[in-house]
Amino acid sequence: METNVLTKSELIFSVNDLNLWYGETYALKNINMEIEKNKVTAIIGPSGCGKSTFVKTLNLMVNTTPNVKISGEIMFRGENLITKKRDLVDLRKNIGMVFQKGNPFPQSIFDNVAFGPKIHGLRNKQEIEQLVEKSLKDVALWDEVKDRLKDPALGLSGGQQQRLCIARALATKPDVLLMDEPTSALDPISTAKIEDLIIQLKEKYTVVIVTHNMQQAARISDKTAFFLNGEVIEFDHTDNIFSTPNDKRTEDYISGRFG
Ligand SMILES: Nc1ncnc2c1ncn2[C@@H]1O[C@H](COP(=O)(O)OP(=O)(O)OP(=O)(O)O)[C@@H](O)[C@H]1O
Repeated sequence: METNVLTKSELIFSVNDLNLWYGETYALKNINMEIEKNKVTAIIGPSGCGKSTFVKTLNLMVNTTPNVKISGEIMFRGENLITKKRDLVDLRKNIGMVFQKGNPFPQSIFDNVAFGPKIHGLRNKQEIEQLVEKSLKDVALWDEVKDRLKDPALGLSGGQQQRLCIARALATKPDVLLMDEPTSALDPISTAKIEDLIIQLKEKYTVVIVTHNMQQAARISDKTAFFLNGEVIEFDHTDNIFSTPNDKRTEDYISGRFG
């Protein structure tokens, strides 16, 4: 278990007694987790255990689902996201999200990345161009697309589309990037590129990633949370989870005995 006591400045989220119900379905049960800044936190666990629900709760995306009830605390920048009425557009600027399948808008490569900054009021053409270039460089896509920025984003390969979506999320300069199985639809080479990228991104951002791929969690994350039936069974340094898990259920899962 965690031996160092973390100071508040090293935490980006402090999740306390978080519960979530979809109607009668009790999907998140008394979750307590402290998510550190500039680290990669992996969420693992079998299908239906609440991984996606958890990350979608961190940016309140889950609130759009009918009949959702949430209790507890998600402390972010000194406020409880659950009770504090916040502008959701502004919240999503700080907490970006990338999904399983890259979902670019049916617009040009340039316009996909420029979309967020424009929504948030950036008007200066030169600044927008610089931000688009920087975001595409951050995801190592610039060299591949710099001569065809006006081409449709949907003409890119799956791996390129996923990196474009990450660039789109980064263009609003978020603190946190939530990723829900970002490589599960990609080939091994594109997956390796995204994994390298995630490791680099943590210099500037905090990453929370849901993955079914345990080798991926082991390769790229600093901390890993094992979810089962809506509960966090174990949350620890990734090395400990994969070498000396405390709980038999974690051990069974990582050794492929279920899930
Ligand atoms: N919109 C919804 N309405 C009702 N129940 C839901 C909804 N979304 C998820 N659930 C239920 O909540 C539980 C957790 O689902 P969730 O999608 O978070 O799991 P998961 O671990 O991400 O699964 P997977 O690995 O298959 O994506 C499941 O029992 C699921 O059926």
